[in-house]
Amino acid sequence: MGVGRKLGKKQGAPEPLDEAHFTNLKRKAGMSVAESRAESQQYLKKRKTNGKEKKEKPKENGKEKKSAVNGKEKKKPFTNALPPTPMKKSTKPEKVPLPESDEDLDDDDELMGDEFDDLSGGSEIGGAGLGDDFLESGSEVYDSDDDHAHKAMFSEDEDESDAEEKLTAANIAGLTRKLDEQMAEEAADAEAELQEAALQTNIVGDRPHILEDSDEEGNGIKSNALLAPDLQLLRTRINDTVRVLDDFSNLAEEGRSRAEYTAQLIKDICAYYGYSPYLAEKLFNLFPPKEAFAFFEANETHRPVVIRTNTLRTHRRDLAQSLINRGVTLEPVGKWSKIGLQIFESAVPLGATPEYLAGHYILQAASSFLPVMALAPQENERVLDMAAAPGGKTTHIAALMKNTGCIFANDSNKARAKGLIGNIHRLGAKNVIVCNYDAREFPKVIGGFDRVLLDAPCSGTGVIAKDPSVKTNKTEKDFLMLPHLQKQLLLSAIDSVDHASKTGGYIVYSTCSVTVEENEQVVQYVLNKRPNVKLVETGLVFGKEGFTAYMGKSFSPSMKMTRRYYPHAYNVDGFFVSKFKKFGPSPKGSTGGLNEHVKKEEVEGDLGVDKRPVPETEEDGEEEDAFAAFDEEEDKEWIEKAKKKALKKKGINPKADPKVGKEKKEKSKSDSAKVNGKKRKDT
Ligand SMILES: C[S@@+](CC[C@H](N)C(=O)[O-])C[C@H]1O[C@@H](n2cnc3c(N)ncnc32)[C@H](O)[C@@H]1O
Repeated sequence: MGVGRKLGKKQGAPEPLDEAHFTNLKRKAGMSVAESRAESQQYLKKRKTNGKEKKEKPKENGKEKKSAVNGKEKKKPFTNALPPTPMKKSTKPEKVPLPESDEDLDDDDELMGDEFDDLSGGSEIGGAGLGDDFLESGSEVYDSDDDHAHKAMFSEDEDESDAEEKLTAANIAGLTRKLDEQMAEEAADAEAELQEAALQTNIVGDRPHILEDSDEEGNGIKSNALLAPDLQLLRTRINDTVRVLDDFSNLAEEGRSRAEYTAQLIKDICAYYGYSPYLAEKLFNLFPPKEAFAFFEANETHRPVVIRTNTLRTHRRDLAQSLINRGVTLEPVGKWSKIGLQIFESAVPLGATPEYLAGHYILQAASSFLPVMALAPQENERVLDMAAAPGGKTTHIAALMKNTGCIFANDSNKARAKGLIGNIHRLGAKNVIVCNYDAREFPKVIGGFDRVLLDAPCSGTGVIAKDPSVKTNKTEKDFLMLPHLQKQLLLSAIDSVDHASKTGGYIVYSTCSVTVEENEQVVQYVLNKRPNVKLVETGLVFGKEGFTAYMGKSFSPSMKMTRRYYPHAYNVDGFFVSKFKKFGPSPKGSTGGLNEHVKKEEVEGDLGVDKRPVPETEEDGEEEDAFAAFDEEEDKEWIEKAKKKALKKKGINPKADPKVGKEKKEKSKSDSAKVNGKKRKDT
């Protein structure tokens, strides 16, 4: 079974990756050992300042020795956000290999999702290490020294004074004590590493020399090789650069710009972690440098293994007890969920226990609970799960609805839809109709739903730990095509909801991606296109606010109500969750997003904020003018593009085609007339 992942460290000073990772990088780059050495020496030489060489920490058994600052070992209590760690083996039962996940189907669909919600090694979620904004009520970590904590363990779903509960608590007492000790030790290590790095800089009284010098002709800075030769060296340079960017005025070398350091840092990140430059930059830009480092680092380790109790069949406490009896070490996932259990160790394969086969639980990543919690389906409602396979969220919805009402679980991929049916049967969901449409066809297929969940196909940048191929196989094209599809799907989701629903009228849009293109930009797009919806609070107790501004773009202030989840901040998969309330009907004759062609600039995100007033009342919402009508011009543009593509395919330069050129000119004329007209209207 997966054992704990290491996230219980401070940001900015994570431990090095193991040497095998770097050996692979070197092999890929065809670099010889001698070359590696030479470059290593070169950088370390440069790190000498004022003739003094900075001392690297001595190593003990391959692990860095706890560093001493001023001769004293510096211990600092576990502090910021990053959760503690890992479970190392004690006298617990032997590990078994990770089973296949319920949500992990064989998939040739390149559109990722949390179909990757499977298993991984893990440490706790929702524990003391969670961010400050996690829970007001403080730490979730079960403290084995605290009797009260024992009692509280399963208190939310069951009554407390139960002998079984004590048993359960006792089961994990030893384990959690070890966790606490380990957390403290690692926090001290991380702090010491930071202190030492800072100390080195201070001792030498100089700025780290990171960037290459200009050549003799003054041709500017030669870039450092994409692959540095030595893992430790590369990491040291990343650390140094992050520190410089963090305290630029004091630590940057004279005449060097932030852009130069940033470019070097991104190169080093590509070499160290194996990202394409395109994706590394995109992800780097989401965070301040130090946090970006923590994000990349978190993607190198798996998230915890979590199971969701199927409350249609059992209670969490009973399930926990049964699994404990089978040699599973577990604890509740956190106060925010009454049904999640985090697995630390298991003597049995979790995908083959009698409880599993009887549908008492499903293996599901913790962040996958969140969209369904935000959807908050009610008993007897009609709910549409637009992209449902393999059914982790559908079956969760069924459980919350206590098998009442009706769920339409749709997926466009037939093979995956079969897996969905399997999970629905195993978990005993009886209120589900499975269908197999391109969800952009809704609401033509059927509409009038009380709630719709769109857990959209996405690039999977939130689940890189599960699928490292994302690091290199997502290209610019993906970040144009996916948002295009997501926008169409979300329009269909909105148009499929009954705004007059007595109990609902809600849409939840989620992805397991952290990019702005797939999240805020999609949300902003539909806010602009459908003024009959507005964002509302998700009701989730933790998560970072969505961006209201990003790289020169601004989004609606209400974007604050959307939620972002990051592996380094919460030890969960990267996720995005947003919730809309539909308060007016969709435009007459609207057919969802199928015919909605998204303009290039909208896909790329040159959106700005829609300044049009959002109608507050249903009557206002009925005004057809308020809606973006079908735009002939948009269509033209796409047709033009398709023509160009076809010409290119034939080996003809589209620019050489006079017809295309003429059309383009005419279009740009009409575009500028349109823009001028709009400007006049706006002012
Ligand atoms: C993120 S996964 C869904 C995971 C699922 N919600 C769960 O919790 O188990 C995205 C799904 O969207 C499906 N999909 C992709 N394009 C689609 C489309 N146009 N219409 C419907 N489903 C689509 C994929 O087959 C994939 O199963």
